[in-house]
Amino acid sequence: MDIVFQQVGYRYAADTPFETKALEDVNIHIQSGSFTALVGHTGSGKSTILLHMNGLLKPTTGSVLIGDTKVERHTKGKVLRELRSKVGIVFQFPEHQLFEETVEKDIMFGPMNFGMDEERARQKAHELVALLGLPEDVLQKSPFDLSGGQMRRVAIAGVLAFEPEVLILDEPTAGLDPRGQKEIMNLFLRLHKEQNLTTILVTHSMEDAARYADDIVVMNAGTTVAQASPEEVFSTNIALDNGLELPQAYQFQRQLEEKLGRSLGEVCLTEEQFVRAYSRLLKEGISHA
Ligand SMILES: Nc1ncnc2c1ncn2[C@@H]1O[C@H](COP(=O)(O)OP(=O)(O)OP(=O)(O)O)[C@@H](O)[C@H]1O
Repeated sequence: MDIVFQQVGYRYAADTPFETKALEDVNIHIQSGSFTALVGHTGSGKSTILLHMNGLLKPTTGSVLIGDTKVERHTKGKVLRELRSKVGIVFQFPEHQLFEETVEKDIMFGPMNFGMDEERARQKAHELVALLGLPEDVLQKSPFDLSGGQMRRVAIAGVLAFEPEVLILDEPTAGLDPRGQKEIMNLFLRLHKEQNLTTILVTHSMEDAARYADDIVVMNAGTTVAQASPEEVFSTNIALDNGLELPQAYQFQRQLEEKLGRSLGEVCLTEEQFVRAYSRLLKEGISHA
């Protein structure tokens, strides 16, 4: 599903003394099937944007188009509920939302709430624990008896269980160790491809934005300042002008190029890319010698 924000403005507690302007003139076009990272400083409006994507918030001005569904200030609740079954959000620390007696019941809760019959929901729970690399016997355990990493996988299974077309990830690796972070991100990339999802990742990690996204939306002070490929965001002034760090591999590339007085010929956003480009340069150097 394409997601299009057109001149979206949002004010929390609009028309009250506590009114806060969170978004202004936000324009985004997320292509169906893409993996998009949403980046920007704390308070730049990322969470507010994602809450508009599944109808938890409605724009104060402008409109949000999610597939065929248009959400505006006066859109009715029924339309928004339908949207929630198509757009799944994995919130930060999703394991805090586990509440059922068993993992199986927890995963089944969401899809049954959206009208899936019990048998199908049970089947989904079994399929998903396998897909997420959890042993089958977790299904009858209490979610609270699992490790932190396993709890997070169960919570993710609960979102995937209602078969959303769009998956929104709000800092999904927060609080995990580096190995757990990599495992979870690779899992999302696999799900994105295998399940043909449109994935939106809200992240403070420029490494993850560079490595996983096809497209990056940059927010600053409540507005969209750019939407471009990772190569463009990091190799032009977009990232630095908006106070975002460059991925380590690219920082290293720039220092090396300055020292050598020569270009590697491509923008290297990951270590693997850098190693490939540098090896090529070394070989060329040898053949020129
Ligand atoms: N519930 C709320 N009530 C009032 N103001 C809010 C509320 N939630 C967010 N804001 C304000 O809206 C603006 C945008 O906040 P938002 O949480 O969307 O930014 P963010 O980019 O997601 O930040 P972070 O990276 O810290 O999660 C900020 O000025 C914030 O203080």
